[in-house]
Amino acid sequence: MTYQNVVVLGGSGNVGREFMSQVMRHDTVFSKKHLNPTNIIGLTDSKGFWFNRHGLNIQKNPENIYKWRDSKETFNTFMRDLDEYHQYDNLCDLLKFIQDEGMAGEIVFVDITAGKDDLRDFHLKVINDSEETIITANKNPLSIYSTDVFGTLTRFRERYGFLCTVMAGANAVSNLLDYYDTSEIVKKIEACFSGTLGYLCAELEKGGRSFSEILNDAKIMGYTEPHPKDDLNGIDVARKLIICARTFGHNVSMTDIELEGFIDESFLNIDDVDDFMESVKGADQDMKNKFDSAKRNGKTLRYIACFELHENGNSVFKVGLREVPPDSPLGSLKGSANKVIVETDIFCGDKQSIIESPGAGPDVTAWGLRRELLSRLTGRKGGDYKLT
Ligand SMILES: NC(=O)C1=CN([C@@H]2O[C@H](COP(=O)(O)OP(=O)(O)OC[C@H]3O[C@@H](n4cnc5c(N)ncnc54)[C@H](O)[C@@H]3O)[C@@H](O)[C@H]2O)C=CC1
Ligand SMILES: N[C@@H](CC=O)C(=O)O
Repeated sequence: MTYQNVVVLGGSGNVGREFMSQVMRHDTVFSKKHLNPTNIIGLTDSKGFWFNRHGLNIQKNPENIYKWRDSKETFNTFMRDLDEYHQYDNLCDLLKFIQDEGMAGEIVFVDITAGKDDLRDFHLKVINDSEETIITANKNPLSIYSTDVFGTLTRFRERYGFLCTVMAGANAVSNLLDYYDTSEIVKKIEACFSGTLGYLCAELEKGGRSFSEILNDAKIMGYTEPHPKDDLNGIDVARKLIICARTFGHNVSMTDIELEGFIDESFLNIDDVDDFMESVKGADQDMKNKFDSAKRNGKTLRYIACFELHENGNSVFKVGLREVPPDSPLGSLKGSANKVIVETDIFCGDKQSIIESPGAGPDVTAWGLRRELLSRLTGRKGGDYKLT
């Protein structure tokens, strides 16, 4: 039997633990469903990694999942005694380690960190200097650096999966790649790309609860970024718009985007997450006023990413809060739902392409990562469509 050997980067985080638990329930050798069962052989945090070339021992006891899934501390306690932990100076040491273990060319790295420069360097090294594969939910390497970095990372599509960077549970990225491949020019995009901000808008529209209470809920449900300011300053949505636009061929960077945060800038400079969550209470009244005012105009508010290609070839990128009719395609979104409306030459007027799906949450994101992982298997079992 050939295994799909996986190293999970950031495996003890919120999405990471859910990913581990889903894999252990459905995709390992126990499931008997796959010709190439998933075998998690490594797991990293920001200081080091657990490694076992035969598979991490935590996978042997799926009945313990419910003891560690909901807490990073308990998870780390579980992991502590099961397999050997190696500290690293640099994440790239991991590649050398895998080569020394004789496993070069056999690994899929799943990046579920929110890392920046160190993860960019790691992704580049994997793509340029190894034969391994990466599947990423981390948007930073593809969005906050130059379009050249994006181009280098995505040049071997079979070795670089990034469907989960935009609307984690949906086919938004693959649809845009199809437009690129078929030379179908994308002329316009309008999208709600944030589960957190979508949930905030839908709940504020109902009235009754304050902005900060709803934000706290979104954080508990795992919709927010590790630091929720990265949702509220609009950067997370801007990163997704950049990934989309680069996917269909635009050379675009953060400075090309007209970006308006969800709340006033004065709240967005606090690095400590708990202090930040306390300080945003100061935005409660302002957010209530904005939604009340929209309602008086017969409208509601949605946080919208927009791209438009003008006749003269110029393109415009905007991200911000906009008043829209409550019964419009974006105004009618509920909960954490995401939606992207794309116009091309063929797909326009009443033939616009519309994708709606949940776009945030550990369960949805972990499922999206597993789907992408399984879609890359060389031998997939078919013909046995039984519920298991
Ligand atoms: N929460 C969601 O709904 C979605 C999240 N994502 C992305 O998934 C990533 C993880 O999100 P969460 O699990 O919510 O965050 P988290 O903060 O709970 O987990 C991140 C984990 O990465 C580890 N880590 C941080 N820096 C690292 C480094 N340099 N090397 C190795 N490990 C490192 C941390 O120790 C932590 O365990 C983020 O990039 C986020 O944008 C993407 C789609 C949806
Ligand atoms: N914080 C993000 C998570 C997914 O990308 C969101 O709320 O959409």
